[in-house]
Amino acid sequence: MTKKHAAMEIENLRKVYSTKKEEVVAIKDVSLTIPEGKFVSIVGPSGCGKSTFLHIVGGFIEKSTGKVKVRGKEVEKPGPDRGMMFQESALFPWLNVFDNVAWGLDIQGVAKKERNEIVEKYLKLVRLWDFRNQLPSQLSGGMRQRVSLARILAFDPEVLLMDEPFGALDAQTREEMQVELLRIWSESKKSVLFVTHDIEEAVFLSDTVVVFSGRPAVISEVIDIKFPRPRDLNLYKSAEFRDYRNQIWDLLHKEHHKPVQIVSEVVNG
Ligand SMILES: Nc1ncnc2c1ncn2[C@@H]1O[C@H](COP(=O)(O)OP(=O)(O)OP(=O)(O)O)[C@@H](O)[C@H]1O
Repeated sequence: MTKKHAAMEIENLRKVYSTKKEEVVAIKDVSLTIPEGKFVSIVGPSGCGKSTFLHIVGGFIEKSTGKVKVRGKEVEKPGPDRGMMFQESALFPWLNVFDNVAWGLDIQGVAKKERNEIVEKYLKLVRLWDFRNQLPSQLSGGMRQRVSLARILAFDPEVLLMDEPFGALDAQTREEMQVELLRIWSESKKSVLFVTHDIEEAVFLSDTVVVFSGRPAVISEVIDIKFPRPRDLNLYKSAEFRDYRNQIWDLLHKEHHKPVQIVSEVVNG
């Protein structure tokens, strides 16, 4: 029988950035296991190392020491098993919505008929099939992010890595996108690692919220969010929701008020 791996396994991860002047410890020692099919968010003070962590799992930044595995396979570089989404959609402005989603499939040499079926499937999933002939500039920010998501899902990655994907959207669009993301996630069943500044967003979306300390990042708390699914925006109004929010807020503000020397660890090269 083959061993069933977790979606993502991070063991004793450490990242030190070397600059001309100094060596900066961005991540001190983080271990985290994300089970298959779960939605896990990371919150933490600004500059604590959340993006660095996500980019290391994505294979875009090299780790210093430790182990990072996706479905049991050691991460060495970016790969199609990991779909990465950023704050700004990285769509080609000269291609229409359909061709933006089709582009990666063409590069992979997917036959035209199959490619067209995949593009249709995912544009329908993100509810943008009727906009397939529009250019990105003709869409709203939220719609552009939905096209980005369709493009990533078309690759059928094993896990989704999302770095503040709704950070540039207004508050109302952001909430709509959270609902949309949960709907799409429940249909696609991907494991998600989601970085956000927004505590409420993390509580609303996640099975688990991981709270990072100030830099250098260590995990200060792992909180399971026990709301049933499907979830809707009324959850924001519940007392339990506020309890989770306040618990995380307290943790982050405790971090914020730590003395400066603890927030920044600099090692001599
Ligand atoms: N290429 C680099 N060289 C040197 N230091 C870096 C580099 N990239 C990031 N850092 C430092 O590492 C720390 C972590 O940065 P990172 O962007 O991962 O934090 P973050 O938690 O995602 O921040 P934010 O929430 O503000 O987006 C920061 O102090 C940053 O200045």
